[in-house]
Amino acid sequence: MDTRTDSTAGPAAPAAGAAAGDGSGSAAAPGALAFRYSAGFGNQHSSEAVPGALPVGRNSPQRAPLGLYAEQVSGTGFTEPRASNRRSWLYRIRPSAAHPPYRRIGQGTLRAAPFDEAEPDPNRLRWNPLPEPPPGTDFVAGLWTLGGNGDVRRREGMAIHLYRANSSMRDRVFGDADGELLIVPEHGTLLLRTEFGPLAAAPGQVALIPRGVRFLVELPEGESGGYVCENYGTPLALPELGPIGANGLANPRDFLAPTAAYDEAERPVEVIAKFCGGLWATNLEHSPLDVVAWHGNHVPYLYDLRRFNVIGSISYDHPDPSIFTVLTAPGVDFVVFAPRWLVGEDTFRPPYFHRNVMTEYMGLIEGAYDAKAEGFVPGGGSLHNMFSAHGPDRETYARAVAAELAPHKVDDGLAFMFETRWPVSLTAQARNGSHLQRGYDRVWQGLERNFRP
Ligand SMILES: O=C(O)Cc1cc(O)ccc1O
Ligand SMILES: [Fe+2]
Repeated sequence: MDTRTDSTAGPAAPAAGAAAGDGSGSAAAPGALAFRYSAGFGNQHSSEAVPGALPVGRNSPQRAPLGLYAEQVSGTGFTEPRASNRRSWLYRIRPSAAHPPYRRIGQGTLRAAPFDEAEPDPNRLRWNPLPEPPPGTDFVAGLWTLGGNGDVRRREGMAIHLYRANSSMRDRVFGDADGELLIVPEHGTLLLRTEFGPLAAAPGQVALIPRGVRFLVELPEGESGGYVCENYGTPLALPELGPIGANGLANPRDFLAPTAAYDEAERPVEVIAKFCGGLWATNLEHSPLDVVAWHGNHVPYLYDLRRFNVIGSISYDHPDPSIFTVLTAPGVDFVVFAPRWLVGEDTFRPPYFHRNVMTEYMGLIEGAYDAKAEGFVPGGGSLHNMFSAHGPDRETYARAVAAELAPHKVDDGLAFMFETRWPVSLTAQARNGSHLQRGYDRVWQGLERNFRP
């Protein structure tokens, strides 16, 4: 496993009083707003913000170093096989157990599975971007659920959320017991301050917060929006590579975990827990982001989609989109349509017409998507449910069958797909929202009979 550290420029400096870095690897450029990261997907990372804070040779010494409390966070069952077992040990100023009771709070536009507000619908659907939220909306308040499948209580299935937010979380910290959160920014960089340290996720990058890990979201660039896949089941992992070989697609070394940084300020902080679909809150007189050192593999991470090694056909035909899988879990795949060359001979090069057992939610981070000439816009999304017939729109079809098949680079956009094994049911707000495009079916009208026997 790769244990190097890596750093990339971020938009904002670490908070005052927070120490960053574990003393190894490359440092942030002076003046640049950067964080130090620890590279490698699934690694047993370790990090200490204060030298000596991480115990050596045991997880739970009689007295943890520097007067810290040792606490394990398990993301999988204790006896899960080694290859898929996820847990981390945290060395913190106060144990998480020291908190008053949680009380139920409102959850705005956030919903959870089972989704039964609207009858499952076989129609192809497409949405414009979410409208701007009222001033003072933070990331948690700005989560808006489109739909999903499965059941949070069985840790099965997934939810598709969008978010729009215009206010940083300062004294509110969030943790999701129901699943991991794959966050896909579309506009505005998110500064995620997690129990494991800070991550800066800009559009074009994705961030993953593991189940149960606490974090807050600052918006250094102001109003921000994007997409979230909440995976209720087995955590996302890198796909097997089979005949591709030992390298390719998303490379493990490009996944960056944070390094320890702690907030020791004493002030009132609201801790919000998402538990079996509901939001609950408790109040502390300090921040729960008080972890001084940690080690383990149940960690947040960042990945730059532009580092995806796109593999495709160099002879003929359009491969299935599974070739673009970044991360996969039983029932949920995350797929990116990154810039790539199309060189297929005697090939209809855009995505083909198709009907799948899988359900596809697609979003656009920037630019355009090669199967749709118009109407599929950044911040918007489309849902092609189980066996709904879809593919290139009329205009894309007409262009593709007439195109001269010279090598062509598709590099005018960055789209992604949350693909799921189970049909997606919508929330009422998604089914009835004013940003639902009426008449999406029309993009396939005018695909006339050309049959000339
Ligand atoms: O645009 C889509 O519908 C996604 C998609 C892309 C592709 O290249 C092949 C199949 C597919 O479902
Ligand atoms: Fe599709």
